[in-house]
Amino acid sequence: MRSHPLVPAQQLRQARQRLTEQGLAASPGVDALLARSWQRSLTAGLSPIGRLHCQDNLVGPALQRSRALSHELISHSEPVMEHLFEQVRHSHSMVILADPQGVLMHTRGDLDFLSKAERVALTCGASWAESQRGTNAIGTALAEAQEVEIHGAEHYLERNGFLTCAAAPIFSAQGQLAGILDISGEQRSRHPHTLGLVGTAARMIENSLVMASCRHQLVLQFHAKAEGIGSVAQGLLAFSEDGWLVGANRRGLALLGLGAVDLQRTAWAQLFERALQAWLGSLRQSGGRPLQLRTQRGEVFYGQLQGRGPTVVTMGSAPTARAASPEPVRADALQRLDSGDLRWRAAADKARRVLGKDIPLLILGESGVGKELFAKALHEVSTRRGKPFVAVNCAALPESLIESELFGYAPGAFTGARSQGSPGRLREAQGGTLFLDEIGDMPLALQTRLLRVLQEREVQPLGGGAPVALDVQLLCATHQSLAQAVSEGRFRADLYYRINGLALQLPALRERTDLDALVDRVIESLAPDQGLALEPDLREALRAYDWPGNLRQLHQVLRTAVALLTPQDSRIGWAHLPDDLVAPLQQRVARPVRPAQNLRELSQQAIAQALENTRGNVSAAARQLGIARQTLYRRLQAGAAD
Ligand SMILES: Nc1ncnc2c1ncn2[C@@H]1O[C@H](COP(=O)(O)OP(=O)(O)OP(=O)(O)O)[C@@H](O)[C@H]1O
Repeated sequence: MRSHPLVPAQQLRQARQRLTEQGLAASPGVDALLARSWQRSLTAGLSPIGRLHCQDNLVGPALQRSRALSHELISHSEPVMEHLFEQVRHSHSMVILADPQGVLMHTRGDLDFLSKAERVALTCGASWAESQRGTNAIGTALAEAQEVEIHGAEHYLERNGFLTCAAAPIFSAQGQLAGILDISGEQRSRHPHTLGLVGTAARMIENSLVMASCRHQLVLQFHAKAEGIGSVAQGLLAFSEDGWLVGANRRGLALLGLGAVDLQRTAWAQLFERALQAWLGSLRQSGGRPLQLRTQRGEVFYGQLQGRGPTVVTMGSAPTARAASPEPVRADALQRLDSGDLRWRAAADKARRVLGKDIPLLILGESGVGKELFAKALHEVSTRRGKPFVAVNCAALPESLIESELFGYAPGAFTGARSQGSPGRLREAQGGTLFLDEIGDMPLALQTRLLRVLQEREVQPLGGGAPVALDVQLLCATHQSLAQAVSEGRFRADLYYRINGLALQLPALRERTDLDALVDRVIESLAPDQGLALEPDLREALRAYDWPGNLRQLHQVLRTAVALLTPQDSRIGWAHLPDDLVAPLQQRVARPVRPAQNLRELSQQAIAQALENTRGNVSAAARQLGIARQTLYRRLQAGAAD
């Protein structure tokens, strides 16, 4: 920025003399920027004095064409210029917007000054490029791509010596010069703060342009203080769906030590410690509040997302929908659980499609994969939210009580019963959702009763009383193979088909591809806004581990780790783990793996890993590898023949 101490009048007079008489640009007291600009003006063949020979002003269709090309710039600038004009009104000044060629596109000024300005062609359609009018704030700011103030006789052309002008460049999201904002006035109206005012206004326009042009991208607004977000001093970075930096304002680049050359070639992961997915997940949970972001260089900022809602963005896969409004969209309960695993997401999508269609859902998965949380989320996104969600753990109830617990009983139905009777859990769920967890553990006799209730859609309380019509969404869950239980005679086949309107398999944690995001998300939920990170080798160990207890185990491990942190710790490391987990974790990481020598070996290694992860379950391994089961068999046979 050039807001220089003005060249003392006498030195300036002498310098101008050397300029006009000897054609010399450099003189004592003339700073480098001014000398460069005078030199460019000389080289353009302009004479500082006498008649001006420059191109005609653009008028009519030619001006309209130029204005159309700068339509975005003009429309985002007009409101800011209006505001700026209010600040300088009655100071013999005008506010000017020029396009990247230096042609004036829009002006707003005091009437008394406008007529003088007309005389020197400070009017729409005139070019104020240096090549046309020599040193002037607009042309010189364009040539130097920085804020510039040109006062009085510093103007190259003598005829412009009555002016004082301050100009600032406006850059596009791609780092190109999009235009110049300028305040010009009579020399006597100079104010030392004018350049600062113009610079700030130019950045406001720039931010507005970046936001508009990147509206289909993820736009990160960030600042060292949460309160700085939304201010003119905020950094803006736009990322593509797959995490590449595709646009920015100058402030955003400067805060991260980047330049425009880094656009299109810098990934989120090179800039920030936490993975984009994980950070988006935390943001979703924060309800749009700014969250901490630690850069790879160790600085801490606060960030918030603008543009396409964080709920609909997924790394590496197409967005499921585009938000119609630029405001962040609040995630629903199911989206809040989604941390990027495609199998989990497929189950959630299927469930969403059948909700409200009176189809019972059977949620399958190992213990601790989050079946109950999934069921609760389904209830929350269904039209039955607001009505009861009643969960019954069929394995935890004493067999003698399941019946009364589920179906209720009439007053005095049995010894020890409450005198007023009980409606039973089924009826408590009336209008809402009934979640029967561990349904595979239900005794056979009760299965028969439950089947009757489901078929007849009414409950008959124990000990008599009128049957009551039942209106519930039925969700059942089990970690067992019900098909096997049926074949072994432990589970009624007819009940199995009745509760299995749609089976949804939730993946085990070791099969999930979003462990990093899950870990970050759990940490964020346990210690909100603390920006806690994980030691990289520990993260790797968590990835390699089997997690027999699934999400329940992971959650507990991280909960303990967070509790063990001292106030000085900002990273979770090995020291924060329970002792009995350290050995198995280290064992998994230490296992030597010889790097694959070629594609065939690489593929065999991936297959072996998938089979190990799934404990030899070929169907699950094929799913994990993203290939058909038959293909996996073929590869295994080919591998055996090698
Ligand atoms: N998406 C998740 N994010 C973080 N923690 C989770 C998530 N899902 C589950 N958990 C953790 O795992 C625990 C077990 O979840 P949940 O009870 O839903 O699993 P489940 O599959 O129903 O287990 P079980 O079969 O043993 O009943 C939760 O209490 C929570 O601590």
